[in-house]
Amino acid sequence: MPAAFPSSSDTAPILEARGLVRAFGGLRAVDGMSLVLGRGEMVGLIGPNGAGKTTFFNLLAGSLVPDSGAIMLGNRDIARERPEKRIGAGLGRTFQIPKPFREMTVLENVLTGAQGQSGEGILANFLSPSRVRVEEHRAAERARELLDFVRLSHLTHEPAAVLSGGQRKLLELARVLMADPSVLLLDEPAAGVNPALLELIIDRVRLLNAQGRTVLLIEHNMDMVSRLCERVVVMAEGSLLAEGAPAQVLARKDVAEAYLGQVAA
Ligand SMILES: Nc1ncnc2c1ncn2[C@@H]1O[C@H](COP(=O)(O)OP(=O)(O)OP(=O)(O)O)[C@@H](O)[C@H]1O
Repeated sequence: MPAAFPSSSDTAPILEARGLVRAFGGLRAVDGMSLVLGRGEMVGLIGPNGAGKTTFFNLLAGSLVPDSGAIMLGNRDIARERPEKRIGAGLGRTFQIPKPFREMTVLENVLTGAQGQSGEGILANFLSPSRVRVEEHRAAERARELLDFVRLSHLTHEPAAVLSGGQRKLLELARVLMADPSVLLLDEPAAGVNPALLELIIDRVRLLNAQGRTVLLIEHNMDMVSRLCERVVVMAEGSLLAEGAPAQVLARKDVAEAYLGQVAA
C-alpha cells in the first residue's frame, strides 16, 4: 500500500526513541515507547490523559532519565546527557504551562534562551570584554527578531507578568528559538489559548517547519493536529498504540477505545 504520509523511512531520521521505559514506583508511565522522526517532519503526538506523552517529552528533552532504552539524535545516543547539552545539540522543548520570569521583561526572558555565550564565564568577560559585548549585541538583535516573529515586539520592555496565557506560549517559543533548534518538541501549544492567538501559533509553527525544523507536537486539539501534521502517533498506557495519517488513525476503533477508557476511568 503506498504511504499517504511521509513515513520515517522517506527521510533520514533525525530523532529516534528506542524502547524507552520510565517508571514511577510501580507505574510504568512510559513503557517501551519507540518513535522515529524524519528530518523536516511535523508529527502529532496524541493520546488520552495520562498516556505518558509529557513523560516521553521529559525523557527526550532530558528532564528525566529513562530506566532503559536509547534516544538517538542523529548518530548520538543522548539518553543520559544533560538537558543543556541536548539543547546545544539542537533539541528545543516548550512546556505545557510556560513559567516565564514574571519580573523580568519580555526581552530579558527571551535572552535566557541564548546558548553558550562567552560572557557566562567570568574569566572570558575579563580577558575578552569586546567579544562578550559583540555576542551580547548579537543575542539582543536575535531576541528582537524573534519577538517580531511571534508578534510580541510591542511588549518588548514590559514585565512578562502582563502577558496572557497565549502570549506566554509565544514568548516561550521565542525563548526556545534563541538556541536555533533543529528539532522542536512542543507540549500542548494550543492549550488555553484564545482563537485569534491560536491561529497565529498554528501559522508560526507551520513556518518553523517550512524553515526545515522537525516538529513533534503534543496536542489535544485535533483540528490543529490535522491541519499541521501529515502523521500522528498515538500513545496509550505508555507505549505506541497507532500511527498514520490523522483521519485514518482517528477512525481506528482501538484509538477510540483508548480515549473512551479515559472517560470511563
Ligand atoms: N513525577 C511523577 N511521579 C509520579 N507519577 C507521575 C509523574 N509524572 C507523571 N506521572 C504519572 O505518569 C502517567 C503519565 O503521565 P503524563 O503526564 O506523562 O501523561 P500525559 O499523556 O502527558 O497526560 P496529559 O495529556 O494529561 O498531559 C500518569 O499516570 C501520571 O500520573
